[in-house]
Amino acid sequence: MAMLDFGGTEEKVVLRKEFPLKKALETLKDETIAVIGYGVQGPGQSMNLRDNGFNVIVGQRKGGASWDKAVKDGWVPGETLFPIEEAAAKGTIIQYLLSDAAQIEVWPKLKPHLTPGKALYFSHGFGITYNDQTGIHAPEGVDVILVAPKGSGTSLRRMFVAGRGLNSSYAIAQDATGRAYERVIALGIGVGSGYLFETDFKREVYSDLTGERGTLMGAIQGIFEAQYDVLRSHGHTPSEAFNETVEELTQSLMPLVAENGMDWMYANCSTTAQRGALDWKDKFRDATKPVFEDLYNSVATGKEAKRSIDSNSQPDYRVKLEAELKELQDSEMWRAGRTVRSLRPENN
Ligand SMILES: NC(=O)c1ccc[n+]([C@@H]2O[C@H](COP(=O)([O-])OP(=O)(O)OC[C@H]3O[C@@H](n4cnc5c(N)ncnc54)[C@H](O)[C@@H]3O)[C@@H](O)[C@H]2O)c1
Ligand SMILES: CC(C)(O)[C@@H](O)C(=O)O
Ligand SMILES: [Mg+2]
Ligand SMILES: [Mg+2]
Repeated sequence: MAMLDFGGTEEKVVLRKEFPLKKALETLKDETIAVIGYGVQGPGQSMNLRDNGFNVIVGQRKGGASWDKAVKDGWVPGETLFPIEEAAAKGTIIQYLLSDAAQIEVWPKLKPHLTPGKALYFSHGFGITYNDQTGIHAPEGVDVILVAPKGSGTSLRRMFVAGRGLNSSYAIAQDATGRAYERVIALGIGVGSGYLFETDFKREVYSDLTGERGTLMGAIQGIFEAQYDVLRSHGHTPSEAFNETVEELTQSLMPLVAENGMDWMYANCSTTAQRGALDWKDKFRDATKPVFEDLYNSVATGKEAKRSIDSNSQPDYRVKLEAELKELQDSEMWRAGRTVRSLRPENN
């Protein structure tokens, strides 16, 4: 564990070189890791663990698209791929990677398999933090741990394959065996994390729900829409509006931010752009900060959790979700985006 300076605040983090893969493998050599759920995180985490040499099995509802995907990814029915309860019975570490709503539904069937000495692992603080709504109360004899990759399971896998790593947070809610720390860090390394930073279940879910509703997904689409619509309403073409709103950001400027920070990206733009961006950033901050405060409050009071649980438990949830996503897909901005992407030289 290292204490590092993050912009003036000292934080406890775990680096790969402090807890190398060899140590992680040694720590978990007698464990069977049962990854329950093969949606987005399930494939990323289970395949990274498998490729890293851990003893992994997958538990997934039989007969659906996710089961078929698992078979395609090399999991063998009856050997390394089982129905959920069978995998949970075999696992000494149970990685609960069903969707947050499905975790509630399946919990009564999973709980009997959480016998003393096992570990219950989450990638989200949701189920435990909002247990007044989820009903997820872990039995006393099990470790309750969390590794939350800070990104999509798709990126977790892609970055692992490319020899990179996605940063993750880790937390321990219950240390029944005295081994919770070594177990959680070994798993964090095993799933392909970059560095690991400490959190607790509540802070993880509050920050995660805020981030995805905010700058990572919700706010970014909202700002894209606002700027695109203003440009279009003033007579700019879709090509111009899309390039000036999205394409330039993802293809030119964000890679510079990723590489060396916002200051460096600013330094590589014109003095005209620098002046304008420095003048306008405070206006955008002040306009959006009350919205972020509202959002955080909605997360902290459990309103967002309730909305997510309620909407996910509607029988027509999938149909409605697909209709909303289709609306996004069919919007002029993202239709224009498809044409723009097809014109990238590497796609020709
Ligand atoms: N999606 C991500 O990349 C991501 C990133 C970080 C953390 N997380 C967290 O990881 C966990 C898993 O999320 P996900 O996005 O991979 O889940 P998901 O929505 O992709 O679903 C995972 C699995 O749940 C199964 N499932 C759904 N309803 C079910 C039911 N009623 N009974 C049995 N199985 C059912 C599906 O078949 C699927 O295989 C969640 O806690 C989530 O918050 C996800
Ligand atoms: C990938 C995200 C947005 O970070 C994750 O939190 C999720 O819920 O899918
Ligand atoms: Mg999330
Ligand atoms: Mg997240």
